Amino acid sequence: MALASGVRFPARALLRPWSLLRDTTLGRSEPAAGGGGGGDGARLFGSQRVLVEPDAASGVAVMKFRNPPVNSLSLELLTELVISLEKVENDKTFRGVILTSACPRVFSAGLDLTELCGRNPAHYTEYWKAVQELWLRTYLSSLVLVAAINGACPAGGCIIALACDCRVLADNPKYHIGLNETLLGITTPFWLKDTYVNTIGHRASEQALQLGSLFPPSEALQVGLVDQVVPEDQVLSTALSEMARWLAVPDHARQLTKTMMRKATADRLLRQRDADIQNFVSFICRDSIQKSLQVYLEKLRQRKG
Ligand SMILES: CC/C=C\C/C=C\CCC/C=C/CC(=O)SCCNC(=O)CCNC(=O)[C@H](O)C(C)(C)COP(=O)(O)OP(=O)(O)OC[C@H]1O[C@@H](n2cnc3c(N)ncnc32)[C@H](O)[C@@H]1OP(=O)(O)O
Repeated sequence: MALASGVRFPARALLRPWSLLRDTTLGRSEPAAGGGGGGDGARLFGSQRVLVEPDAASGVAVMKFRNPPVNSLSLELLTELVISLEKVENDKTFRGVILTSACPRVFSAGLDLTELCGRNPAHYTEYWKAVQELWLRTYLSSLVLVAAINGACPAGGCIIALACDCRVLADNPKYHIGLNETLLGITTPFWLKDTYVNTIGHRASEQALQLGSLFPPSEALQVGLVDQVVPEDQVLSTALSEMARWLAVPDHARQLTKTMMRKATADRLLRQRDADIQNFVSFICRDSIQKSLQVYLEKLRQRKG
């Protein structure tokens, strides 16, 4: 599928992009901001793994990840998120999107480790393109994006939140947020490191990235990783209030300012997308990296039992 940033999508999506967007139960979803969820609009924007509750009156759509159990970012979820965002972005009714989770206790567990283990280079190439695409589309979105973080938010989950304009985190000590890649034996690509530095500063990033720190809410607020920490049942309403504050600013001035602030960071990736993919593929294919990831995944699975 041809997207602005030039990414190619999985063969099935290229052949029948909307095949990824079937099976929606959106018509039965709970009302969105302003009560507009559930109508034909919801059907139009949503998909199997991405619930969209559009409210035309406020110009805000609530987009919920629904990839149980932990919203890991599979190729399918990444693809559906990009398509849903593109559709909302192309509909001039909408000026803002709230990103949140439909899965209890987890915003997103980050990249799907089963996509990173035991696959072939062609798969890793396709997968990393999709990761880049989601980041570019969210980071450069002309819409206001607010993350309503209603659960754990490690690694790739944090990356999505960081691409938003504003982050509201539920005050639950189990809901950690941060980039913990080093603990998996992998590194953070430069463009995500840049985003971290832009958000919490160089020294804090240097420490947090090397240590793989996952911050509980109070510390995440202190370091500037999130903008508000609120009781769990107030995350969505606070995100809506934040959205109203951002939407009070004229779009053109806000958008130009956002571009001015973010362009250099995005351009660094855009200039070397292919090289970044090659780096990633050769890195992830190393035996030592595969081993680290498999050990980590196995620990996760055992922890449960
Ligand atoms: C040269 C350099 C070039 C490029 C750079 C190179 C590499 C870059 C790599 C890029 C960056 C990667 C970032 C990532 O996102 S990696 C993913 C990191 N994620 C994590 O560490 C989170 C792991 N998960 C958890 O901590 C917990 O699951 C969580 C707190 C989210 C929820 O806990 P809960 O107790 O509710 O659930 P669990 O019982 O732990 O999990 C349920 C099942 O889900 C499976 N699971 C969990 N996370 C993942 C995941 N990320 N991917 C796949 N599967 C996952 C877990 O194993 C359980 O499965 P079952 O046991 O039920 O089979």
